[in-house]
Amino acid sequence: MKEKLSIIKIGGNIIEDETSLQAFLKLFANLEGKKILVHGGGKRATHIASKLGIESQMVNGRRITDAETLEVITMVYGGLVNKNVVAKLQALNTNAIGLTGADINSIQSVKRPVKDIDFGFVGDVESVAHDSIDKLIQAGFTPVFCAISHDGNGQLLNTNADTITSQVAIGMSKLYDTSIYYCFELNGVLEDINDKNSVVKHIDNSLYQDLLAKGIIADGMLPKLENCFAALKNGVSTINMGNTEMLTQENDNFTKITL
Ligand SMILES: Nc1ncnc2c1ncn2[C@@H]1O[C@H](COP(=O)(O)OP(=O)(O)O)[C@@H](O)[C@H]1O
Ligand SMILES: CC(=O)N[C@@H](CCC(=O)OP(=O)(O)O)C(=O)O
Repeated sequence: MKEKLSIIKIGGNIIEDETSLQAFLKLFANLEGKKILVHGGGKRATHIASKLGIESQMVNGRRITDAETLEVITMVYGGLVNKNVVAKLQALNTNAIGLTGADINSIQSVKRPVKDIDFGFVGDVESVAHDSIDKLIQAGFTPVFCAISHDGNGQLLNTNADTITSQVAIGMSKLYDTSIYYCFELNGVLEDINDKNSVVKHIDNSLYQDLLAKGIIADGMLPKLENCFAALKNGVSTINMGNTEMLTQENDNFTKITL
């Protein structure tokens, strides 16, 4: 039997709220077993871009990334957010190492081909160096990934943090029994976005199609669920989605995704 590995993702709203972030990092630091953290930071990037007079444009939950925007996201995800998260984890006695996909060649991607929309410098993940990432884990380090990959030819590419999460989990599932926890500010996937208690506790592929058709799944939830099904079809064992309290095991009010 393979050893367990947890891949946990936190989104922009948690990162923006110092209290939520600190509470999450404490839970993460205390989590038993081998683990990887992936963080977003889309909200902070939008905020800092706007201060620089750069307008942000999202299509289907993904950022149109021109050359200027790529500079901003590199500074915000790879620098500001990643290094602060790593420093806070160090303060909690977790020996974290912050990474983009270029570091140790961990995540290679290709620039998304232009079809109806030109996303600019956005990468679709092609390969994850699971053996190299495992060397860090085996050495006792906790990898902390931001939402940046590279193309192997010197180009950094913006890559949705939910995609980084599912692709790293798929890669690591060659070595481990992997579970993904998508932590965000809501209690899970909601039947009614205005009712925080309307958590859909279990989503399988057929309910997913139904929720999509009804327009219940929108915005940032689109890439999240798309990534969940890709991960489950490619070796990931379990996926849960909800607020950070779901890591405590005392809370069962979250969404479980299965095929
Ligand atoms: N049915 C739904 N249930 C929950 N959230 C939804 C739903 N449909 C759309 N969303 C939106 O998806 C967002 C989560 O995606 P995203 O913004 O990418 O989160 P994060 O970056 O925090 O991980 C929620 O804040 C919510 O606005
Ligand atoms: C291509 C693309 O959309 N990249 C995302 C990466 C950050 C992210 O995913 O952050 P959250 O998890 O906080 O939303 C973006 O720039 O917004």
